[in-house]
Amino acid sequence: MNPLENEPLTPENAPADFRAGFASFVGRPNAGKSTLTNALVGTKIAITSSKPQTTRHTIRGIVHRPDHQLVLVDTPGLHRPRTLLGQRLNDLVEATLSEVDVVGFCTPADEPIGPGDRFIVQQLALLGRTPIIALVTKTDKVGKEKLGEHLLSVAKLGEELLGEGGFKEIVPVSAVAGHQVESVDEVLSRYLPLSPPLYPAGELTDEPETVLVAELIREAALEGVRDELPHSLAVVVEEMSAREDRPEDNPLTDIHAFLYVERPSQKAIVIGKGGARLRDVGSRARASIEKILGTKVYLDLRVKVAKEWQRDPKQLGRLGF
Ligand SMILES: Nc1nc2c(ncn2[C@@H]2O[C@H](COP(=O)(O)OP(=O)(O)OP(=O)(O)O)[C@@H](O)[C@H]2O)c(=O)[nH]1
Repeated sequence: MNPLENEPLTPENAPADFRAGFASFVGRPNAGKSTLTNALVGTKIAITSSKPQTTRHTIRGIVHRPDHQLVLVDTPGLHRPRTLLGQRLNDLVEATLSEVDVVGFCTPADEPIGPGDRFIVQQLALLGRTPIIALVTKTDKVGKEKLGEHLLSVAKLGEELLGEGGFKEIVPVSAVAGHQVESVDEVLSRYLPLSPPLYPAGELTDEPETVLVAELIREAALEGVRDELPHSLAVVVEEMSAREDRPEDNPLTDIHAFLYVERPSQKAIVIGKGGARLRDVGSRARASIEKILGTKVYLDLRVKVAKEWQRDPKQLGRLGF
């Protein structure tokens, strides 16, 4: 119990049995990692989309509880490296995973265990002592019987590939229906070390605001685009500043951002007929950015073609990968 019920927790007043540490969700694209992160954190921080592989940056959401603090590192989907970009994503995943206290392996209840899942669990087996919890996501999409079968095959997969009894625990959860979200938090927090809180109360993410803003623009730009744009679209916020001469109680943030695509044909898709689509992307992105920043926003979006940027190290560096 926190003796100072109404005071914010600090390293000084945190109870001696307080736990704090890092957890990471891995799983194939669309497994529901971002949605679960959002459900746990309670605010839209990680980026969700119905298209695979939208999570490019390592975005942390922080779950604050009276007896623990769970810092979530949202990694991009582990997958077989195909391009340089893929290799870099995997390096990023590995670097992230070696630093966390517990890993949540997400596998959706409505899809059979596939080669992608096996590949990921094989990689996780290399992590050594890091405890791995299986999270069976999207349970609202299946009936009891199918869920039972899925839980069994997940248990088998763990025993086969992880050894020593397999997954430490298996937790079914639906982030959308709000079932068992608290159990996920409770189970993960058991594996955190005794430690005072690592971040001040109320802090949700330590990503710079420009990264969050770029992710929100990227999410808006991908929405409803059917082809393979996810791998071909990068967003860079060139400038973000408070407009001068604004009344103190009504500030405005100016944001100038570039959307990079690989081909002129993709540029046309992003912009749309007569610029209609880009305007729509702009207004949706602006609405979500205003929510996060808490100010009015002027958003200027430009689309540029950066050929084959996925394979070019110089371009990748410039785009922040
Ligand atoms: N019905 C249902 N749908 C879900 C649930 N969780 C996620 N989804 C949906 O599944 C899709 C993928 O979810 P994300 O959270 O973006 O998946 P992700 O694993 O972060 O995906 P990547 O960023 O591509 O790795 C989205 O359309 C979500 O709305 C759930 O509990 N129930």
